[in-house]
Amino acid sequence: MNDTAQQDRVLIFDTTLRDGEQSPGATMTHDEKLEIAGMLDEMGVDIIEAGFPIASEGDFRAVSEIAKNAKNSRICGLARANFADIDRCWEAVKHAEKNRIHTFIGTSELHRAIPNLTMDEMADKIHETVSHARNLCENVQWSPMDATRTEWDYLCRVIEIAIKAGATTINIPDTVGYTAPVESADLIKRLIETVPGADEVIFATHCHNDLGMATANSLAAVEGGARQIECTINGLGERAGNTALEEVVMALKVRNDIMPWHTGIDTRKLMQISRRVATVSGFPVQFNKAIVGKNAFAHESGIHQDGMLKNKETFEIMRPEDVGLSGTSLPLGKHSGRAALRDKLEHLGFEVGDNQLKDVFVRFKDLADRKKEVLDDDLIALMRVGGDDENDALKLVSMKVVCGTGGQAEATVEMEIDGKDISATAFGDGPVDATFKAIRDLHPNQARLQLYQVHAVTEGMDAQATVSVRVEEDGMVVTGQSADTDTVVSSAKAYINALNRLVVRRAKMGEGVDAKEISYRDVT
Ligand SMILES: CC(=O)SCCNC(=O)CCNC(=O)[C@H](O)C(C)(C)COP(=O)(O)OP(=O)(O)OC[C@H]1O[C@@H](n2cnc3c(N)ncnc32)[C@H](O)[C@@H]1OP(=O)(O)O
Ligand SMILES: CC(C)C(=O)C(=O)O
Ligand SMILES: [Mg+2]
Repeated sequence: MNDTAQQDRVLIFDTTLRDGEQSPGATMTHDEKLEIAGMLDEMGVDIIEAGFPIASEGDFRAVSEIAKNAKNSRICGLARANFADIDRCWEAVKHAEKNRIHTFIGTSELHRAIPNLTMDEMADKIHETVSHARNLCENVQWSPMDATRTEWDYLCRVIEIAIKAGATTINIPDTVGYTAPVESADLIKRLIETVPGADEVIFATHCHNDLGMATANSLAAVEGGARQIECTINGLGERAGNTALEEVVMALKVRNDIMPWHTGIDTRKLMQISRRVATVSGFPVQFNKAIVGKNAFAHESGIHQDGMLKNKETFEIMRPEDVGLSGTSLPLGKHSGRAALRDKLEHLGFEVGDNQLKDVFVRFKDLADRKKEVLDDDLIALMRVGGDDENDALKLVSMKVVCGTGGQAEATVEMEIDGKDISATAFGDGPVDATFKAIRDLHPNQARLQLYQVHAVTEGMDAQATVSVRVEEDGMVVTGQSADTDTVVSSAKAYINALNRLVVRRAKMGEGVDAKEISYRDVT
């Protein structure tokens, strides 16, 4: 056997730069390929399929350069079953200390029809091309493309020819993602048992994900005796993609109890390379993608968050640190509960008692109903701004605003003032002006607006707006604040908040307290 004689070691053959790049639209630049190859090498990938050297001048240059830069990985190039492809491939990979020529031909009936070769003609071609490759390079991989749809007898025959011609790795591609786990394991097992010379080579598995079974099929192939998995970062590749490297590697690590094989991958580098490949290929990783998706280690629902805070193993089977994340994330949203809210507030530096938590939780749920995710800044705003006080003299009950390009804005505001519900409609230069006028109609006052400021707490269309309103009346200056996903509602609440503070100040002065001595705390 080449590369490794250890029966419990599975080689990782990464083809992100060849099969991965074949995804329509995933083309990477020369420098990006070099960078990804460097990361794969550093992560412990055993073999990097760096490209298809005859495909273009650019591919040839990239494979050659990657071969020159390689430190630990074996560098491989792809070649069709002809001398020109194989020669070109060798010219590129020969610079690497450890190199490989990977040559292939489609062996199923459907694929034999493409070059229009009979079974015998194809067998001869395989013999002469693998022999040619082996004369150039001591490490040769041969693939019967569409192996999983190739007639059993013919598959055994051509594999035997390739081994006799000098192939050191026999790769069994499930080119169109057709096989299923039981079949995948059985195919490799029977080939190893049947084909003469099979015990002298490494069998590899190369699965596509057309039916979403690539990872399962690859692991089953290992169960059957394969000792090389061909895969790509993020599962990039033709059509529905290839087997995802991060999935097979982590599956072997986490379930080593039932799959007793290991790889040489430093799993802590998985997240970093996944993000880089997503960026350079332009293929974003789906949020719920296993291992490297944004939500793979995130829990929003209250019951899960409570469980995670009590014991991480309740809802996580691997440590986020093992794939290169700093930790679990407990994003707050409409499904979250008090345990996670308290934990988050404590992390943000807010000590909250049970009563305060109860109050904040009500306002948090109200905000979460309107906002996809409640971010740290939203919570800070929620804590700083405070909620309605039961004792407030003025309360906003509801409001409706009509505004646009055709004339003045119209606001109808309903308020509870000293226990009574009253409403008023007013017009103004824009929705905020109309709203403030309606509030003034309901609660006549001489307060002069000194400052009106809007600040978006977070990014996005559903971001909260924090509004500050400073008013002055008879030398008393107070500031009201509010936060809401609706800027005009936030403005109304901030204005009413300021007016409530004035009411409190006036009342305190009536009790003989000097207005200047009333602290901020007294009026919140
Ligand atoms: C399952 C896989 O992933 S296979 C790899 C697929 N990857 C790629 O095709 C990407 C790189 N490919 C290319 O850049 C081009 O296809 C090239 C440069 C290789 C060839 O380009 P062209 O000469 O214009 O041929 P074209 O792509 O139109 O057709 C493919 C030719 O290769 C032949 N061919 C296909 N596979 C093989 C093979 N394994 N061995 C020998 N010949 C093959 C076809 O029969 C066809 O030959 P023909 O032109 O005599 O009919
Ligand atoms: C070239 C071969 C190995 C391939 O990518 C496939 O069959 O899917
Ligand atoms: Mg493929």
